[in-house]
Amino acid sequence: MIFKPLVKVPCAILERGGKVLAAQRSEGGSLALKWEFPGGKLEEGETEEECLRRELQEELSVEIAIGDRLPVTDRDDDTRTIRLVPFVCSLTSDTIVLTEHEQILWLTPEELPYLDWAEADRYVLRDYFAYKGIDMDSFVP
Ligand SMILES: Nc1nc2c([nH]c(=O)n2[C@H]2C[C@H](O)[C@@H](COP(=O)(O)OP(=O)(O)OP(=O)(O)O)O2)c(=O)[nH]1
Repeated sequence: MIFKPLVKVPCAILERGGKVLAAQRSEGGSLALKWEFPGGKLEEGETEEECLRRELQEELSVEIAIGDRLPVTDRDDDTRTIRLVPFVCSLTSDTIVLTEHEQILWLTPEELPYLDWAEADRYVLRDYFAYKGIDMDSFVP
């Protein structure tokens, strides 16, 4: 078996007024124009929560309250295993300023599956629906 480095990526499922924030990755980089939850790679010496606060400040210029940690999802590419670590979060600051993403949308849970998500996020969505007690199969075609 080939050993691949494990890269932890804390990400935020930001809730506000019954909606959830989805963010579209920019055109240039990896997973271009795919939708994701804001967050990013854990740096040396950081806790998952510290990483999440730093990334949300860098990417959206917001402060957050961090709630429940959902199950992790692993995705292998050629060189590494990406481990998504989702946290249910809320905003504690008002204004969002995008610095990296193409766009963001606030969507109801039912609308979320219709975006073109990064592959691993399909599993994150499923776990989030289970957490909310929403039956995904009742509305996803
Ligand atoms: N933040 C975030 N990253 C995700 C999600 N789903 C998913 O596959 N990823 C991947 C994309 C990136 O490869 C990695 C997060 O790294 P990053 O946010 O620092 O993005 P990046 O473009 O600098 O990363 P890279 O692929 O160029 O190394 O995890 C998600 O929902 N949120």
